[in-house]
Amino acid sequence: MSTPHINANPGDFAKTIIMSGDPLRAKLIAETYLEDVKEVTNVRGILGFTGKYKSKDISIMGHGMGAPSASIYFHELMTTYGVKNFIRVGSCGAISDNIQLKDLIVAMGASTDSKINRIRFLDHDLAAIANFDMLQACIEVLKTTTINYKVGNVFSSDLFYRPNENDYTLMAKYGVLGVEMEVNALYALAAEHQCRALALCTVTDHITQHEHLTADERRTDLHEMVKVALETAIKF
Ligand SMILES: O=P(O)(O)O[C@H]1O[C@H](CO)[C@@H](O)[C@H]1O
Ligand SMILES: O=c1cc[nH]c(=O)[nH]1
Repeated sequence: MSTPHINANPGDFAKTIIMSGDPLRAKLIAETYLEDVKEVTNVRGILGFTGKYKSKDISIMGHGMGAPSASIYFHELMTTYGVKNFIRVGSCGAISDNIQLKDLIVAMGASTDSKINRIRFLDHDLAAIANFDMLQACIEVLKTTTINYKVGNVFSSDLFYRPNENDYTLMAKYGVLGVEMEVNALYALAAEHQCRALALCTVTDHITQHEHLTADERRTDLHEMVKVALETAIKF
């Protein structure tokens, strides 16, 4: 059994998965932190791995950029492979002055300019929210670290390059902490399929202060977030 986008065998995935847009970030995480690691899928270069972290089975996989791509992987993992617990480790852009490059944002909920959750939810506005138990477990982990983190709303955008920069002023006024592209989809699919989901995002761009990490740093400078995700993951 495989799906159009995942060529893993039944049982290849753990119940708990850590995912990022970049499949090479997934590979780096798997090779750095997992023992007995095995590549379980590679369709279209979207790599997935399963191994052990502190004796617990954990999978790591890419999901591509944007909600349409990511939704394909979330859906197939939830419906065909029985994955139940999802933690996204992403990058994001900050839009307010009290958040700095490399800070960590824990996405309690996701606002969006995307219509995908309205397609899913009778054209109504779904409150796309994190699983409370996972959020709470993650905060307990974070309290044992020195990481600068903030918990709140992210904005999942269909556009990486937004034509009107004034939009960010309004988002900041409403308390949006960071802008990324997939959490709205992850939280809605988790609700639909009775899964747990949580997203962490490291600030790789300060959009309004015009500061950016390089492409390489977006893969290699996210270890603090990854360690928090792994320590949270093994509690489920
Ligand atoms: O770093 P990842 O996980 O890919 O997440 C963010 O980075 C990508 C854009 O550069 C989008 O996928 C966005 O959500
Ligand atoms: O979606 C994203 C991801 C990283 N940085 C951004 O500015 N936007």
